[in-house]
Amino acid sequence: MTNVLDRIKAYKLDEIAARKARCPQGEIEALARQASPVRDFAGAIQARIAQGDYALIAEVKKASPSKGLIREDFQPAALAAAYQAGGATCLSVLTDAPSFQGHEDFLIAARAAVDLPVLRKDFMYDPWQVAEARSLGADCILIIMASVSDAQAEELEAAAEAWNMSALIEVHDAPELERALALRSPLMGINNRNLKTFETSLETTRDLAAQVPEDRILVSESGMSTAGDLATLSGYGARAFLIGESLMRQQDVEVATRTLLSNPVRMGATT
Ligand SMILES: O=C(O)c1ccccc1NCC(=O)[C@H](O)[C@H](O)COP(=O)(O)O
Repeated sequence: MTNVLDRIKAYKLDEIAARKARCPQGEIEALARQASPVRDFAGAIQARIAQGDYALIAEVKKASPSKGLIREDFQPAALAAAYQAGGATCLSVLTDAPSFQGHEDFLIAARAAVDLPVLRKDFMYDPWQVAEARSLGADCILIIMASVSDAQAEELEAAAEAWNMSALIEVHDAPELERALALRSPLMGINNRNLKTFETSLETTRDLAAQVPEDRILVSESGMSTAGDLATLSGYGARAFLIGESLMRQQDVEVATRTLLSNPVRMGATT
């Protein structure tokens, strides 16, 4: 029986083939070379954590397969600016249209409104997509271990490195984490949501955190809504957080972002 991730992969592979036919590798690389300079995504997260603060990757997310439409009044540039003003370290922008009502233009508009590094949140299978992401201005790509082979993951990571981009490696269980640790990226995302069933539990981060080596940055993803959630996850070792829906549902996104980040558990703090 197919699951959501399989269905997304099937249409994404068709989408990639159609896009490559319209714009072959050489052309997309030429466009990527003309893009605005890369902003250091992993470096921004490392710097924020080094200050003793939480690093928030704030997601610009209109809709999702699990929740349908999340935000009706959806203006990517204004949302990006609100996230930056509220203290986000980086942005994540969904560009997948069929399942998330996303669009490449949302990434372009959001990135132009801020000076934060931006993750292209999409389903990646082909190095062509990495060049495409860079041509849009993206600074980071996502590699979902549940949806790619080891060889594909290595190829995507190498493509990101070749464009000086960061790669967020995403896992949901111990076997995926073990495979992910063969990659070089410092950004290790633990998705609290099972993308095949939508079941979401912060205990996923708790259960896997001990297996993430000290030299990787543990990014907890999905299902968080309060400063208490961040404190709990921080207790498990997470210092970076990828959050979309709960912030997208707030009327004042800037205030909600600031409130969420208001009580970091400061590493090394004595009081
Ligand atoms: O969000 C979904 O329903 C979803 C379904 C299938 C594949 C991916 C999906 N989401 C991608 C994400 O990982 C989240 O957008 C991201 O971690 C933020 O999660 P949240 O804060 O719960 O919106």
